[in-house]
Amino acid sequence: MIKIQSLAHQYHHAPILQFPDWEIKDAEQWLLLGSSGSGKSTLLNIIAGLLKPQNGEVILDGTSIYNLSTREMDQFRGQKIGIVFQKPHFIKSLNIYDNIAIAASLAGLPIDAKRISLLLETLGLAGKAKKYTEELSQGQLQRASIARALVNHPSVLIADEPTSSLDDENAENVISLLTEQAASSHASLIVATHDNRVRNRLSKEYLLS
Ligand SMILES: Nc1ncnc2c1ncn2[C@@H]1O[C@H](COP(=O)(O)OP(=O)(O)OP(=O)(O)O)[C@@H](O)[C@H]1O
Repeated sequence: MIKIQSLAHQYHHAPILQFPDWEIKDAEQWLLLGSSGSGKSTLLNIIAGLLKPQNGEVILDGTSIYNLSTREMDQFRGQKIGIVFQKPHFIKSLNIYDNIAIAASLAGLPIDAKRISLLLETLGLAGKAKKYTEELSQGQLQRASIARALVNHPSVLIADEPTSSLDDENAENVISLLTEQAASSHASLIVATHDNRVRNRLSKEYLLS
């Protein structure tokens, strides 16, 4: 379960961004909506432990995450939070399997080769484990980034505009995989989007104005 309480953030000389309190129960699936500049990415970064807010708390599975030390936070994030960005970022010198495996190592977890193979298979990438990122299409890379986000069995899966650079078929595929995989891992899912193809696919909405 995630709770955000009294959250507010201000970038240098910019207006204060305030975020209504929000409680996300285990396995719930939420859309994060709001016009451009309303603070969606800022909020996702705060929930993901990547941006310390000036005010308020993020409580994930009972832990107030900004009370953790930097080292504790890095491990906590790696173990509890899976992140899918608009454009996937991978280490070019590693193949797809190793890019996913390193997410486990960085979180201080053992590498589970069976889990990685199963994820790649489920995400339609069974033959791509030994390929390098430049050998994959955008849709395949986005699916690989979902595998990486899920490898450590996170409690929450966060996706920031995951379909905006994809064509209809790949967008449909990626949103289905996100919702199915979150459900089968019993993870909470938060998807920030402008994409109308995604809007009718998740039942709950949190709106920033
Ligand atoms: N690093 C930064 N420094 C200063 N201002 C920033 C920074 N990042 C975001 N902002 C400002 O904070 C506000 C919220 O930005 P944010 O990217 O969170 O909005 P968003 O809802 O995700 O927008 P979009 O839908 O266009 O991606 C905007 O006014 C933006 O210009």
